[in-house]
This record gives sequence, C-alpha cells and structure tokens, in this order.
Amino acid sequence: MSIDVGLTGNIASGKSMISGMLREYGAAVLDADSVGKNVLANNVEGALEQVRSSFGDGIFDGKQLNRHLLGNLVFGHPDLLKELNDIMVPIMTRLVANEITILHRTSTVVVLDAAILIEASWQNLVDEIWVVKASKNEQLERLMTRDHLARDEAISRIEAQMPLAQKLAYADVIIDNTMDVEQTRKQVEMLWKTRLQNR
Ligand SMILES: CC(C)(COP(=O)(O)OP(=O)(O)OC[C@H]1O[C@@H](n2cnc3c(N)ncnc32)[C@H](O)[C@@H]1O)[C@@H](O)C(=O)NCCC(=O)NCCS
Ligand SMILES: Nc1ncnc2c1ncn2[C@@H]1O[C@H](COP(=O)(O)OP(=O)(O)OP(=O)(O)O)[C@@H](O)[C@H]1O
Repeated sequence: MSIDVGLTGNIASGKSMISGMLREYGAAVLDADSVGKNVLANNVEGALEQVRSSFGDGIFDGKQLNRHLLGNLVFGHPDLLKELNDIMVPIMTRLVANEITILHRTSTVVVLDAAILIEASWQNLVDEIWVVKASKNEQLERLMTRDHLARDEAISRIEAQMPLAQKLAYADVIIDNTMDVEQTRKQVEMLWKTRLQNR
C-alpha cells in the first residue's frame, strides 16, 4: 500500500533538509517551491501574464520576473499575498495532484514538501501531515544566512505565514528541528523505519 506524506512547517524550518533525508531512504519528493518556480518560469496557464497585470512592470527586469522584488512586495502585504495566491494556488494544485499520481508509478512513498500545505488545502491530497518545528529565532537566523536576506526582509517572510501553532493542530507527526542536524536525522530515521519503510 502506498502513502503520501505532506511535510510542512514554516519558512526555513528545515523541510528541505528533512525531505532530502527521506529521499535518501527511498521516498520520492515533490517540492512545492519548485512547482511554483516552474509555473512562473514557463508561464503555465498564463500565470506570469496574470502576475504582470496584477502587480505591474516594476517587478520585472524587462521580460524577466524579479522574484526577490515580488517577494518583498507580497510578503509585507497580506492583501497582495492573497492576490498572488489566488493566481498561483489553483494552477499549482492541479500540477501537484498530477505529479503525485505520476510519482506513485515508481514509488510507494511520496513526500510533498510544502510550506503552504494547509493554506492551500493540500492536506486533502495526502494521507499524513508531518509538521517541522523550529523557533522563530532559528528560522530568522537560518533564513538570513541561506537566502542572504536583510533582517527586516526575513521577518516579513516569517510573519507572512500561518503561525506554527495553527499548523501543529493538523499534525499526525511533529519533527523537532530545534536541535542539531544529527538529532533531527535520528527522528527521521525512526519515522522512516516505523511509518514508511514497509509500504
Ligand atoms: C513570491 C515569490 C516569487 C518569491 O520568490 P523567492 O524566490 O524569493 O522565494 P521562494 O519561492 O524560494 O520561496 C521561499 C519560501 O517562501 C515561502 N513562501 C513562498 N510562497 C509563499 C506563499 N504564497 N505563502 C507563504 N509563504 C510562502 C515558503 O516558505 C518558501 O519556501 C515566490 O515565493 C512565489 O511565487 N510564491 C507563490 C507560489 C507559492 O506559494 N510557492 C510556495 C509553495 S510552498
Ligand atoms: N537543525 C539545524 N541546525 C542548523 N541548521 C539547520 C538545521 N536545520 C536546517 N538548517 C539549515 O537552515 C536552512 C533552512 O533549512 P531548509 O532549507 O531545509 O528549510 P525549509 O523549511 O525547506 O525552507 P523553505 O520554506 O524556505 O523552503 C538551511 O540552510 C539548512 O541547512
């Protein structure tokens, strides 16, 4: 029997690191950030044109979308983030659902790595929800380092997301990533062995 795991948690909490570990054990991983990037890079269903007509030419360098500028715009303004989500989420939902079906042709375990899993109602696409826990300070430090963001840019990205406490209410499994990487790896190894390995 196959299984779909929705791996969520807030920005820079460690989802990609954990999905990378699950991939090493044998899971197929679908990264929602990559799906979103593909939608805009390839103008899937006219998304890029919709973004230009909603947000204007100021976030483009010629024909090229400046993702950093769009991020600075929407993450500071909930109404604008909603406008972007209204364009992106329906398109991404179709792609994510389709991709999960395709991945199941070759893998029994599929992990959907998505910060917006609950916000996008993708909990309906998976069997279990795993939530990664990190403190806001850890998110902030890791985000500034990873994405070379200024403190205020990083804070606005963190504050734009559904609070962790709300996500935890949906959790079948909680992964504590507040310690060092080895402590997290031990939890992931145990979860693989007890919940996924024999699928
Ligand atoms: C606003 C955009 C252009 C900023 O691009 P940028 O390259 O700076 O960031 P990137 O896409 O790598 O996202 C970084 C992180 O931001 C957070 N994030 C991204 N989009 C959202 C969103 N709509 N709501 C809440 N958090 C988000 C996630 O934690 C994500 O991992 C981009 O994030 C985007 O197109 N977002 C809408 C599509 C989407 O929801 N993607 C995320 C799926 S999890
Ligand atoms: N326990 C940890 N200790 C130290 N650094 C960590 C730990 N966990 C993750 N990191 C680092 O923090 C950064 C953020 O982790 P990661 O990219 O996995 O987060 P994410 O949840 O996938 O973020 P996003 O929502 O933006 O996709 C990475 O540079 C990662 O190497």
